[in-house]
Amino acid sequence: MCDVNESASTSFISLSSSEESLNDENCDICDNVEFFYTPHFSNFRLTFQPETIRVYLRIKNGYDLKDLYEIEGNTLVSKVPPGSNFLRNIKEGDSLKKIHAFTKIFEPQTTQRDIFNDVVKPKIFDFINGQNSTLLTYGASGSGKTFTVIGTDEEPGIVPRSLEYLFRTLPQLMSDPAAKPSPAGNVTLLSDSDCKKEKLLCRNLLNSSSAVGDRMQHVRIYKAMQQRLSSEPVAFLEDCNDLSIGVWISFAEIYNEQIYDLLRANPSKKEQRPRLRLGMSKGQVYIKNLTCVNVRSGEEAYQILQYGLNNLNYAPTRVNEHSSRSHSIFTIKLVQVSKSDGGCFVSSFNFCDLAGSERSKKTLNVGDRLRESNNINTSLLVLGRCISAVRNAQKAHDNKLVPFRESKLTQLFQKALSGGEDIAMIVTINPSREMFDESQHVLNFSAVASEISIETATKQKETVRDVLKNKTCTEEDFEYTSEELQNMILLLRDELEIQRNEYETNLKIEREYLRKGYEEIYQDHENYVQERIKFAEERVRRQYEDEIEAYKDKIKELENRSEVIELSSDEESEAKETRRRVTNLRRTLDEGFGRYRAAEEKCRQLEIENIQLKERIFELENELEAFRQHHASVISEEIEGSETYGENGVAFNLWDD
Ligand SMILES: Nc1ncnc2c1ncn2[C@@H]1O[C@H](COP(=O)(O)OP(=O)(O)OP(=O)(O)O)[C@@H](O)[C@H]1O
Repeated sequence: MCDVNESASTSFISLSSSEESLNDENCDICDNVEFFYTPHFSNFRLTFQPETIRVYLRIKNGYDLKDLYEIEGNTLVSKVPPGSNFLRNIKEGDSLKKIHAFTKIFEPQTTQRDIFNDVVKPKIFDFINGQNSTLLTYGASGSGKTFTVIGTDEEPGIVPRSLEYLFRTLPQLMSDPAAKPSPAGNVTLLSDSDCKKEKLLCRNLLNSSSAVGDRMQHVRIYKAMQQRLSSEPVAFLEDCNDLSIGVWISFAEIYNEQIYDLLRANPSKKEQRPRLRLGMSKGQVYIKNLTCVNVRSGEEAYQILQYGLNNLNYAPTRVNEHSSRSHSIFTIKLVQVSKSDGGCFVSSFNFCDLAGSERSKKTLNVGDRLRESNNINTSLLVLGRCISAVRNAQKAHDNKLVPFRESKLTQLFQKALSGGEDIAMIVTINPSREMFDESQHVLNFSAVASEISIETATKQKETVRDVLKNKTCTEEDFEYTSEELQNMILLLRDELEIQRNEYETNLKIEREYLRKGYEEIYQDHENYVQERIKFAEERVRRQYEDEIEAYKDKIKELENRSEVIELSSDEESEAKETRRRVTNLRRTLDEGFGRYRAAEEKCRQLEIENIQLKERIFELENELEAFRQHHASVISEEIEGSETYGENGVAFNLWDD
């Protein structure tokens, strides 16, 4: 059944005989020798393999597991610790253990090589056989998603390993590709001048990659990896002289719900990065106008990957100093054209490194980071809702609406997420106590995902003649069915709606940010003023403290002195006597003063009485005068009336003496 390449086998066996290197990850030699036979490309199968989404768990290295987790085969048992939010949902009598099953659990010590061999390698054969595959990494921020997908220089992740594996497996590639895949999933045959353009595009990117980083360093790193992987067994493809195979790569990111091309040079600071839109063709959603570069070696592909990574949005947060702020999608496309019968097909392999879910309380994000964080969490929430809706719909055998359109990510992977295409997930957790609650969310998500059934079918080949017919058509010129057009309208509407929502959300976030900013400024100012007051109080206090102290000393001194005085009895009796005399004098003075006051009062009263009496006298004098005058006039009238009023007849006056 197995057709084995003799020379490869010999060289491998001789290498694997080195005992020393058997357990050495750097040497990447396995004692379990496997050789794979890939069926001839022309024997395309059309088989349906119903199964559920494969969900792998990778536990981050460097933490002690045993207090919180136990691994029993492919099952993870989590022991809910005191203080966990999950305790709230656990009723009395319920177990404090949570159990999650996986396709496979990769323990902390698992190497990058193990992950690649177990998860990716089998998919690469299906990929070569024409199957589309998507691999998602899902987990909280800092749990090891990017480490798994990209890895480090010393420990390359699944993408660099896949590139190397693919180029080692594929036969000698033609220097000029025969056809180019379009983002919509079709192919366009390439003329000589088209080929030149494609080569130029690749060369430009390679040259630009030297401008943004040390190109030679990337080459060195890749060559070192190549060296380490050179003893790894690869599949042998038989009898493929008839085929023209081309490898194409693209790299996109979804940042703040906008799609960007990572293989396009970033514009100057003033200009905005062009945003890409989603399109739909034959029920498949794709990114319009996404750059697709033809690469002829793993080394070239790796340099272009690095170019894209350089354009990716990273930022430090409290939980990860190099945190991906976007979902990134690295795609390898394989275009196979049969020279004899014109048969051709395209298969694609998406490696999607999702941005990490994060709680702003933990990350302490503000401003841009908070906005990114909200967008990341929203799209992951939509992903979770879609997955759960698909699972429920599959269980109930109904066609309930799944909210794929609520985020770019779910729109793009709609087909795979609804079970129409091969998809697998690597969920990553950080097993520390601090991240327990986040890890439980991730594990619950993976439990739902693992229940989704997928039906994969390898494609039937198209014929080059069909392609040739469409040779002059551009992607935009396709004749769309009315259903496709309606879907496109829906997509555009959704995009508009999403943008509107995003705008409103951003506005809200900005407002909230500004409000918080002002509050902070106000609080800062308030604190500043309070501090100034305290400072001033302190200064005054200090200033008077000396004076107060001086007074205290004075008082003490006086007290001491009074004590001294008390000690002298003569002086004391003299003082007493003086005090007594003073008291008496004061009393006498007070009495005298009282008497003086009383006398003064009496005087004042007498003065008043005197004035009143004077007035009375004056009145009486007036009355007397009046009476006198009246009386005088009466007498004179009487004298005048009788000559003789006296006996002797002599007139007299009463008032005369
Ligand atoms: N299994 C592991 N072994 C050793 N180091 C690891 C492992 N997983 C992650 N790391 C290290 O932990 C740090 C954070 O990992 P990584 O950047 O992959 O997290 P992430 O999940 O992609 O986070 P984010 O969502 O914020 O981008 C990195 O320095 C990485 O090298």
